[in-house]
Formats: sequence, structure tokens, C-alpha cells
Amino acid sequence: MLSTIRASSSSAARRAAFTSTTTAVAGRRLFSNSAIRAAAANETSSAPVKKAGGSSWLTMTGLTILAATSGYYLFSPVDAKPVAAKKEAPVTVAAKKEQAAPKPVVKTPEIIAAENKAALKDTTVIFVLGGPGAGKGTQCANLVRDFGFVHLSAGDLLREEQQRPGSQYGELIKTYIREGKIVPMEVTIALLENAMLASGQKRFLIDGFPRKMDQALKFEEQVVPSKFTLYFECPEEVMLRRLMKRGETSGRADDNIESIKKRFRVFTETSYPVIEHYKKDGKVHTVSCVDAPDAVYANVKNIFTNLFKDQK
Ligand SMILES: Nc1ncnc2c1ncn2[C@@H]1O[C@H](COP(=O)(O)OP(=O)(O)OP(=O)(O)O)[C@@H](O)[C@H]1O
Ligand SMILES: O=c1ccn([C@@H]2O[C@H](COP(=O)(O)O)[C@@H](O)[C@H]2O)c(=O)[nH]1
Repeated sequence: MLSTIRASSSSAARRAAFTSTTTAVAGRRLFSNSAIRAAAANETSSAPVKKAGGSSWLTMTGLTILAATSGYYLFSPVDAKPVAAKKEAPVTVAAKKEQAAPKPVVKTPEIIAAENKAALKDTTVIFVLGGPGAGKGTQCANLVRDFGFVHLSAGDLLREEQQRPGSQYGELIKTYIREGKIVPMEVTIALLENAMLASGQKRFLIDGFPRKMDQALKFEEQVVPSKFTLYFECPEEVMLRRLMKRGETSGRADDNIESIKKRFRVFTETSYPVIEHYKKDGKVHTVSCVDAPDAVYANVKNIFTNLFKDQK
């Protein structure tokens, strides 16, 4: 039941979840190159990127089938002579067997999306937000231990996808992370959705996501609405100290002063409005992250005990 997926951890659970996640991403092609390129080009825009495989895909497929099946009538010259009917070849046993065999069902992106949504219908999602280095991952590990949540760090999933041999988004993710920029949401949402499906579990802490308003809206529409947001409040100077210390051993490409400054700016300008949005809806539990980890967790535990006391 307990499960966590963190870059710093090398547990078997994490590896298993990572493998199934990346396999699923590679296999299902939930996002298209053109959508990612469009999203990357529009990175600063809040306009939602047109989803690959929408109605235009269906239209194109329909047109292709129509053209393939009725091509003779569509494209034959109007004055073509009628062709003599060919003599039917005898039907072999093998051909009969093939005809009787069930045909594979071709799933459109719409069908796959609907199936995924149905599979995740009754899940509990809690967004865990806060500035870089506030201590989100540290506290999530406690919640996994005590409340049986699955912890999915969007940053960790992106770093894993970046390192996955053959990933076509590796270079893009690497650049975005180093610059502290927000990776196009199609990539992140697909990674999160696949990890949720692969876990087979029903309660998730989604750590470090959504970082932008359009991501929040898209995730809640495409995957599942969030139950609430746990917001870890922490002053920049405290986060800076923690990140610089972590950078001594983390090996993270963004735990350095240049990247940290950019991450702080993106958090204030782009990610904090997401927290404000949910605050307006009364869906935020705020916890100060300044004190020692155990003291912070005492407050977090209180909130979760009250909310989930009947369903541990
Ligand atoms: N309450 C705390 N007091 C002191 N140090 C802390 C506290 N919480 C976390 N830390 C340390 O600060 C660093 C950042 O913590 P953590 O990785 O949990 O933050 P995060 O919010 O998940 O970071 P990021 O946004 O970069 O993923 C870690 O080295 C962690 O050990
Ligand atoms: O939803 C997300 C989450 C993360 N990123 C990118 O990853 C880094 C690191 O994230 P952490 O949460 O600190 O691990 C972040 O600065 C972004 O570049 C993202 O794009 N989208």
C-alpha cells in the first residue's frame, strides 16, 4: 500500500513504477510531437494548446477510410470502361480461420482518454504545492508512511523521462529544468496519468504540480478533479539555504544559484496564482514549513487525520 516515487530514492517500488510509467508513455503515445512543439513555442502563453488527436483526427481518419474504400468512384475517370468481374479465388481453410478470428479493436485517442478517465474516476488527488525547496517531498514521505498515499513528484517523473533511453523529450526536459521553466503540460500530465494508472492505487499526492493555471484546469478536466491543495509556505531565504545545502549532494542540474533564482521567479509569477485560485475556492490548507521537519509534520498530520480519520 505504501508507495513513493522520488528521484532521490532508489527503492524497488520507484523503479517498478518508473518502468511501467515510461513503458506506458512510450507505448501509448499520449502526446504528439506537434503538440509538444506547439506548446514549447507557446511556453509563456496561457492559451491551452490544441490537443493532438481531437476531432480533426477523427475527421482525417474518416476521410482516409472513405477515400480508401470508395477510391474507385472518387478518382476513376468518368469515362472509364466497366471492368469485367474477376473470378473469385477458392476460399482456403486458413483464410476461413482468419475471417472467423476476432479483429483487433482499433482505439482512437478519444477512446483511450475516456478509458483512462473512467479508471481514475474515484481517485483522491491532493496537490502539494510550495516554493522550490520548501520541503514538499520531505513531508510527502511522512504522509505516504502514515496515510498510505502514493507520492508522485512531477519533477521526479520529468527527470526520469529525461534519462529514459530513447526518450524523444529528454533534451527538451533537460533544457527546461536547467532554466527553471515549466515543461509543456502535455508531457507532464501524460507522465502523471500513466503513473497513476500504473500504480493501481486510489490516493495520490501530486507534488510540484500544477505549476501553471492552464495545467490545473487541464489536469482536472482530463484526469480527475483535485480534493484540495496542501500549500507549504516558506520564505525565499529559507528555501535558498535548503536548496544550496541540498545541491552539495543532490546532483540536480537546477540546485545552483542561477537556476534557483529563475525557479523562484517562475514560482512567484506563474505558480503562486494557482494557489490563489484554489484559495478563492476554499480548497487550500496552508502549513508553514519554516520549523524543523517534525514540527512541520505535526501540523500536516493534524490536517490529514481530521480529513481522513474514517478511511485510513
Ligand atoms: N523543515 C525543514 N527544515 C530543514 N530542512 C528541511 C526541512 N524540510 C526539508 N528540508 C531539507 O531541505 C531540502 C529541500 O527539501 P525537499 O526536497 O523536501 O523540498 P521540495 O519542496 O520537495 O523541493 P523541490 O521543489 O526542489 O522538489 C532537503 O535537503 C531537505 O532535507
Ligand atoms: O509540473 C512540473 C514540475 C516540474 N517541472 C520542472 O522540473 C523542475 C524541478 O521541479 P521540482 O518540483 O523542484 O522537482 C522545475 O523547475 C521545472 O523546470 C515542470 O516543468 N513541471
